[in-house]
Amino acid sequence: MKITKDLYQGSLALLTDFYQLTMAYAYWKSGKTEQEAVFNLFFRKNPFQGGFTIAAGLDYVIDYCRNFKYDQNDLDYLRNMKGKSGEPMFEDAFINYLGDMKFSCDIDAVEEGTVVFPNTPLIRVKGPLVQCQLLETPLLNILNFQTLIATKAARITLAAGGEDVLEFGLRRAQGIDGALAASRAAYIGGCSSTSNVMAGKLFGIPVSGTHAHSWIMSFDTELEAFEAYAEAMPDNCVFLVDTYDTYTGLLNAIKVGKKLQERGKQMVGVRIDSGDLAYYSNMAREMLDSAGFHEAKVVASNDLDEYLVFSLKVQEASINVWGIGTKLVTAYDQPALGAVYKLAAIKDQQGNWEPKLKVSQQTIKINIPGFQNVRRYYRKGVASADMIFLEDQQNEEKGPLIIDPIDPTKRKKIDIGLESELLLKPIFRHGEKVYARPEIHEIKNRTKANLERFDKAHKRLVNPHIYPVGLEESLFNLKTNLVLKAKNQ
Ligand SMILES: Nc1ncnc2c1ncn2[C@@H]1O[C@H](COP(=O)(O)OP(=O)(O)OP(=O)(O)O)[C@@H](O)[C@H]1O
Ligand SMILES: O=P(O)(O)OC[C@H]1O[C@H](OP(=O)(O)OP(=O)(O)O)[C@H](O)[C@@H]1O
Ligand SMILES: O=C(O)c1cccnc1
Repeated sequence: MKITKDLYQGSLALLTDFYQLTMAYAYWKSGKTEQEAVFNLFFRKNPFQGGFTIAAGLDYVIDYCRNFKYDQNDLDYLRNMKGKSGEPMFEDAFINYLGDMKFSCDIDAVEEGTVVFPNTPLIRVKGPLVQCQLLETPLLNILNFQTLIATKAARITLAAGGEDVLEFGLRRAQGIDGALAASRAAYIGGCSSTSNVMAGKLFGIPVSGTHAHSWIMSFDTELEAFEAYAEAMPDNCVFLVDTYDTYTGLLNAIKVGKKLQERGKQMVGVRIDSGDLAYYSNMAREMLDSAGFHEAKVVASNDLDEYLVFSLKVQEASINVWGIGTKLVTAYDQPALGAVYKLAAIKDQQGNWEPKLKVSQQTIKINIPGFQNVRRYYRKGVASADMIFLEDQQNEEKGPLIIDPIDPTKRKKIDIGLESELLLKPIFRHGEKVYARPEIHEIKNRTKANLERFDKAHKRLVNPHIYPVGLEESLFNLKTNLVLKAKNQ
């Protein structure tokens, strides 16, 4: 098996659930492929029982859509698929139709690094029904994971209070692509660097690292190991001090640090990877300070997550840099975001948009119909509410009322004249990219700047205050009427 040499340069058109193709075929047989439709991608609950989510993955989606083309191999594979009767699954004319298909959708999306909330569209896809449908699985695959990891990274970096968080997850990540996507999303969410060198190369993320216990163990003594490392890497000395005994390790690090100073070099710091991280980091700080190494950092690692970082802060641990792997890149306590992609409207024969609704026994699962956008309102620079509205019914002047999509008794009147912005930005028009893809550093800065515009009550780790998101009144009425109509059918 070959691994795609350059990410997304080969065709990934078949990276989809088979049912998308069976539906595509049936749409084609029913003459519905070109009927215009709108789908929204959204999630229903912030991950990690948190109060916010960080959107990530759009850049992959852009790549995916630009390369959305069935190549000859894909078509041959589909041509050879057989049904139960042994007959070809798909008619040749349909395979040719797929071969000729050219991506032509309009896509609007929330930019990466934006703080987002349940029920608001992260991506809106408008175009021929068949294309919108075929994009469902890859879009969910990409956005669910990267959004989840960016959110986890944001929670961890918030807990770290602006101190550096190094992402160390490659060895524990969900395979090769999972690791790469996780490193990218972790950087967007707030990590300062990755240990994953390939992610560094592919995405332009800073790469950093210390050394492992094996390095120390390969020498007769720890001191020799530190000395040899300092010889080889005089500008990158973070000594791992806990291989045998952390106190002795610190004494050895200080000895070698002094030798480095004699050569005009500075020891960057020490890393502690076991034991009581509060106790040993405080011991390290005291010893380093007494020896005059006030600038030396104390790096901690070992199964950390946002809750342990928070706890270590409360314990007044002297940790300045956090190395975090497994629990970050696997989103350990919630392994999937659960975003969905739903048909919101379809154009009828007369060219009128018909809003679409999926009724469910569970109110939370009823989608929001119609051609929507989202407006975020700010009061004195602080985000105060998001309004989901029908794009052709902008209700600015009146000072709209927003109504909670799940509990209609929760309502909020938006004051006239508040600062606001539209969250869905144009990405593709008629299949052509109209969006300038930002650099990854710009995206990371957006996350930070966005988070700063939210009250800290929404950002706390446990039982956060719920940020208000609601339907503009006419959208609420549309939804309610459609639900009532569907229930009477
Ligand atoms: N002061 C502390 N408060 C809360 N949790 C801590 C503190 N110090 C360490 N921890 C966490 O407790 C767990 C300790 O795990 P464990 O007992 O397996 O570590 P151990 O001492 O590391 O050694 P090893 O990794 O070598 O097995 C880790 O998740 C670590 O991050
Ligand atoms: O704990 P994580 O958040 O995943 O961070 C990465 C871990 O990976 C390395 O050790 P590894 O786990 O390979 O071995 P060790 O725990 O036995 O040192 C490193 O020393 C960290 O402990
Ligand atoms: O550079 C490090 O210290 C590192 C890298 C990966 C995993 N654990 C530690």
